[in-house]
Amino acid sequence: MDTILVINGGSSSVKFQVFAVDGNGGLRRRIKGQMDGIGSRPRLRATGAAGEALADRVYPIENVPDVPTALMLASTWLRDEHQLRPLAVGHRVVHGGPDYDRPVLIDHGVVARLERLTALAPLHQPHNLAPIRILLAKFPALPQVACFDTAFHRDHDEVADHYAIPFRLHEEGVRRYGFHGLSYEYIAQTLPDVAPEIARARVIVAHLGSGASMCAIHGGRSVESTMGFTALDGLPMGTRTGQIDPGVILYLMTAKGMSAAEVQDFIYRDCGLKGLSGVSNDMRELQNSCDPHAVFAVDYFVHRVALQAGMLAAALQGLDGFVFTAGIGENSVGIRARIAERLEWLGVSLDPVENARHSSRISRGDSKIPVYIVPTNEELMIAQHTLSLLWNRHSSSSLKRERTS
Ligand SMILES: Nc1ncnc2c1ncn2[C@@H]1O[C@H](COP(=O)(O)OP(=O)(O)O)[C@@H](O)[C@H]1O
Ligand SMILES: CC(=O)OP(=O)(O)O
Ligand SMILES: [Mg+2]
Repeated sequence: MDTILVINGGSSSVKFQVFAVDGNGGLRRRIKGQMDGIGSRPRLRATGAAGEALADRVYPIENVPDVPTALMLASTWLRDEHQLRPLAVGHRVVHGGPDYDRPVLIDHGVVARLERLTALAPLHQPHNLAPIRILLAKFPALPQVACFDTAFHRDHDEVADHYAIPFRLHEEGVRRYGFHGLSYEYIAQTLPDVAPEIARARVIVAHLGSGASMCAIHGGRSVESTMGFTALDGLPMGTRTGQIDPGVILYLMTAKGMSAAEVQDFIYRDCGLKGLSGVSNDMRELQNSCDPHAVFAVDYFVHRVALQAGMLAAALQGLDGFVFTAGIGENSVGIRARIAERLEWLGVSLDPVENARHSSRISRGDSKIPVYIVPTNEELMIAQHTLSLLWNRHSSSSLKRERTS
């Protein structure tokens, strides 16, 4: 059986899926797993095609200190217990920079170019590239495909991609890229089935996970994103600031004497929900806490989502639908309800019963703006891209063979 392995290294988890490729090029999921709680309560969980449990193991915190270790444990499990020998491996790579506006077959040159972007995605790029490098060294003939979080946003209007800095800096790559593009692309592709009345219209998708952003989508294409040059901008996240006046960064360096490396660490790892609450980066813990700072962190998150939704509605010149996705968006009844309440002025009216049931459509029948929950599937998107790249490579090499014979 031909399979494709997909690896998605997030900031607090490593997700993986194994897809079987059928004779018609269809993809069927065989294994879905993740190692989450890295740095807090590491746990490997995996299920099979019918949702049956294949693994559920908790590890001591010191045995899984970081994402690369989590990845190594997961791949050993796949190889030893499931004899996995994939046809190709598809990877989520968070930053594609100015060069990559579509998935690419990986070679050493690609890895070198992507490594140069590490400073622009320090929480992700190293974890995305580590497994690529290991596999490239161990299995040089194994096709590997990099799929980028930035690619879906690459046909924004120019005005959406600029900062108010001289053009020469834009030319060298200092521009707004936007992230979570694989998630948004999957949702845009899924909307015609789950929400056909809004699929071609103006939709805000809120990807609220450990990393959080929102995207304005019109007719299936991204027109604006809350994230920019890096995945720091926009909404507050588990440990990242979200939008912040650059003057604060200058203050930290000049008045507090922090080095660039210290500031980087601080704004990526010690701020956001974690920094505000002093309790946790995990929304579940904050919602269960009575600590006033935890309560404030949740209020702040909701406030910023509502503000940025207003900005995206302006970018779209109106709104026809709103979609929640990712860890918080798919699972938190309370956060969805609070955000929806803040969007009532736009015409959102949530149905509390459907929201509590996590239904697909959670707005009232008479809501001017339909609201949906669409579980994201970045891994399926990556598997589709990986397969079509393999397929194109195969057909162009058979074409070449035909031409030369
Ligand atoms: N039931 C829930 N209520 C609130 N937050 C939740 C719930 N389930 C998961 N989350 C949150 O989702 C976040 C992780 O989302 P996810 O999309 O998996 O992140 P990532 O891919 O960036 O690691 C965590 O902050 C977690 O607290
Ligand atoms: C881009 C980004 O923030 O990714 P994640 O949500 O996986 O942290
Ligand atoms: Mg994620």
